[in-house]
Amino acid sequence: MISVKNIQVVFGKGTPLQKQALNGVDLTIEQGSFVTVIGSNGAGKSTLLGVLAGDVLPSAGQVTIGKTDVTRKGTAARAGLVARVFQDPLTGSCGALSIEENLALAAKRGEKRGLMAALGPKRREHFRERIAELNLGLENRMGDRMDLLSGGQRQAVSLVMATLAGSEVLLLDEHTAALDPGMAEFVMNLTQKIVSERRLTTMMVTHSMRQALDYGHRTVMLHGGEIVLDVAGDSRKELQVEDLIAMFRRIRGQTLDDDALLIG
Ligand SMILES: Nc1ncnc2c1ncn2[C@@H]1O[C@H](COP(=O)(O)OP(=O)(O)OP(=O)(O)O)[C@@H](O)[C@H]1O
Repeated sequence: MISVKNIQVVFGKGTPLQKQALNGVDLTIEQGSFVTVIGSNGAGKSTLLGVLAGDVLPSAGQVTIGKTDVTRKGTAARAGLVARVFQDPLTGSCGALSIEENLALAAKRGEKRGLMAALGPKRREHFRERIAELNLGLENRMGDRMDLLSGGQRQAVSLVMATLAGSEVLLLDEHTAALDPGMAEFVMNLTQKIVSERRLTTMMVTHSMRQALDYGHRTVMLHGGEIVLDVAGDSRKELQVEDLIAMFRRIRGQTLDDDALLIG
């Protein structure tokens, strides 16, 4: 379970560039629920993920993960609770380390013990089996450096990494945005499978209205640091991409000049 209460985030306080990125955001996501987050540029989506991951500390409000109040805890202290996959396939894993070493590091997230303890023969076999489930043939390349993989392969391995330390919360920051359509679909189907099998409480930021409605249980729209739409259940099922685009238009008071991007 994730809960944020009355979150305020102000960047550059007291400077001419002061920016209220989040303004009183309240959101509770039940255990195992998958929420998609949309909103125009600068709406506060990444800031909200940052507040949950611990790299943005709010100036007011409360953040709870499971039963733990993590409001004042930084990223390191939350590492065992929260896993994150980023838009850039090069972020979140180490290119100079092998697939296997990256998996070993991910499995140790939130612990202080060394890497060697994570790479015994049993663990190696476990990692190989998990990677074989992807059906990408990467189980035969466990010693290859991560930076030799394609963006899509790397995102797929990053999703496996996200499950290894047993965190119950998964944060996805436009994790398919840099992939070609076929690979994006593959990674989204994998995401769906992992999230439902492991009952992960998931928040996915996306610029794709299609993805926002096709995946997960609930959709939230941010604008100007506030939640302006929160739909689930039957009212979400009835929503079409065109309805979301019309809402965007109304909220922004202007015509979107690139609807194709938002539909894709
Ligand atoms: N570290 C920072 N310092 C100053 N301002 C920031 C910082 N991070 C974000 N902002 C500002 O806060 C606002 C919200 O930014 P945020 O990145 O959360 O938006 P977003 O919805 O993720 O946008 P995008 O879709 O463009 O990624 C923006 O106006 C942004 O310029």
